[in-house]
Amino acid sequence: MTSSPPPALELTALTRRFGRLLALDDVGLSLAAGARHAVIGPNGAGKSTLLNLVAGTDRPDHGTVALDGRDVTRLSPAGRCRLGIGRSFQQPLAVPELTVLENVVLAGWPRHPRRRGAWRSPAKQRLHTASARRWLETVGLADRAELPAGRLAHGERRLLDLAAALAAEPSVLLLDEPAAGLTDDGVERLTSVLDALDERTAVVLVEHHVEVVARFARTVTVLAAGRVLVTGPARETLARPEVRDAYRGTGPVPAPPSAPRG
Ligand SMILES: Nc1ncnc2c1ncn2[C@@H]1O[C@H](COP(=O)(O)OP(=O)(O)OP(=O)(O)O)[C@@H](O)[C@H]1O
Repeated sequence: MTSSPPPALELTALTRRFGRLLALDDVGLSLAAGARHAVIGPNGAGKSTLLNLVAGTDRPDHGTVALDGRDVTRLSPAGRCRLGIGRSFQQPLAVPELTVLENVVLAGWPRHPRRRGAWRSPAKQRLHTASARRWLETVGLADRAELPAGRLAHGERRLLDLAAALAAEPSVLLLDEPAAGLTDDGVERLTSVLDALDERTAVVLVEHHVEVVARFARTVTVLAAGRVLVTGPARETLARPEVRDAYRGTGPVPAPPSAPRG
């Protein structure tokens, strides 16, 4: 009898306090390989905190993070990155003095042990650089490759951040508001990139841009005041009135469900 594979990402009872503030309260989530999942909610709901706990840049007070069935709660961000967690940030992290291309080359390094000797091998360097150029083409920045990253406009830096996250070829990709600050063209470019992501990659998208969420996500978790209000299929969940109110921050924060989520 074949057993089903473990979830690509499984969060169990994640809880994070900042002093007296309960930023995340008993949050659970299970995503299979290839998931297209959005986490939405008003400002301060705990979305970035959740991504930080998954990426390992912050630690939970309680609860666990598992990647492909392996508990990674105590692993460093670099260790999780090597196991396949990749992310983009709300504030792009590119090194401004390096070129756009160099930033993507560097970002693609950690997950590829076979590339470790590449600095000493011109042939490997060429392959790795060609791969970085392809990621820049994917996000529409090929013509900026030789510019210092610090000279990019804000929206371009966000796309560079996305290319850098993709270059590591993650199995679980965390995207923190990738549409923020993008022009309409940038949003269009972003949605095409999201549509073309590797179908095996599980993606967690935190995003306020509701059209981007509606087009991309198959499932959605709504967070409100650190608690899961609902997790469900995207279309039905986004249409629920209490979700719309919580999302806009106009309605009362509803009580979390008492029954276990399906
Ligand atoms: N390092 C920290 N120290 C103290 N409080 C924090 C810290 N990080 C986050 N918080 C608080 O935790 C709560 C959740 O913050 P978080 O950034 O996760 O929300 P968010 O849903 O991502 O909001 P936004 O949509 O504005 O980015 C907020 O009240 C925030 O002020």
